[in-house]
Amino acid sequence: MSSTARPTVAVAFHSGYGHTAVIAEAVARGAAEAGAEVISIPVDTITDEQWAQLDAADAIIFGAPTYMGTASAAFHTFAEASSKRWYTQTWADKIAAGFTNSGAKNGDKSSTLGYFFTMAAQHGMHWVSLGVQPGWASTEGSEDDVNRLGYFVGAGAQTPVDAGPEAVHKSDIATAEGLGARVAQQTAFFRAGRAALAA
Ligand SMILES: Cc1cc2nc3c(=O)[nH]c(=O)nc-3n(C[C@H](O)[C@H](O)[C@H](O)COP(=O)(O)O)c2cc1C
Repeated sequence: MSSTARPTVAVAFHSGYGHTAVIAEAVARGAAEAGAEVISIPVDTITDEQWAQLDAADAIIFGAPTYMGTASAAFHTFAEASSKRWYTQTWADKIAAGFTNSGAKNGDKSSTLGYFFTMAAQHGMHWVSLGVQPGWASTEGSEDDVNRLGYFVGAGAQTPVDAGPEAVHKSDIATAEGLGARVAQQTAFFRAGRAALAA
């Protein structure tokens, strides 16, 4: 694990057409503003140096678009390559979280978030939920609410399939920033707890 005073949060993501990259940037921004040292790694071009950065991170936040009801194939390639870390449980006891973006309002994003959770559990990681009550869920709610799509497991975003990355919804960006901040905060708690128990 990192020996720096600030927790190190890595955002390991794939984005085929740039939409999920906007969410990844928001997650990274939220974590950085909450005090973490942040590393963003596009997993389809991951290098040996970046694998080492993941190994050294305190937390890894997984992100990918939902393609055909699961994470994109490029993310799955990364996940399969991470089996070398699974074998040695290199990532055990790190913090984990996840986010996804899709074309449909629902689009089976829960499958993708559930897949991230399962992958994290196989690595022996500790999952951090979104921690925000569902927005847009009452007569007074609106699509501008944080967590407008009502996910608990992680951050879910939706962008129309015929729109560019500039159309990523501001609520989804705010939700993603919140996930990054929560992971940074929870990771700091873990680090402080470990330090206190070791003292
Ligand atoms: C191969 C493929 C499969 C897709 N499957 C789904 C899907 O299962 N559910 C959904 O809502 N959107 C689906 N979409 C739409 C994407 O999730 C959506 O366009 C998303 O914004 C793409 O993110 P990206 O630009 O980061 O790749 C699919 C798109 C592609 C290209």
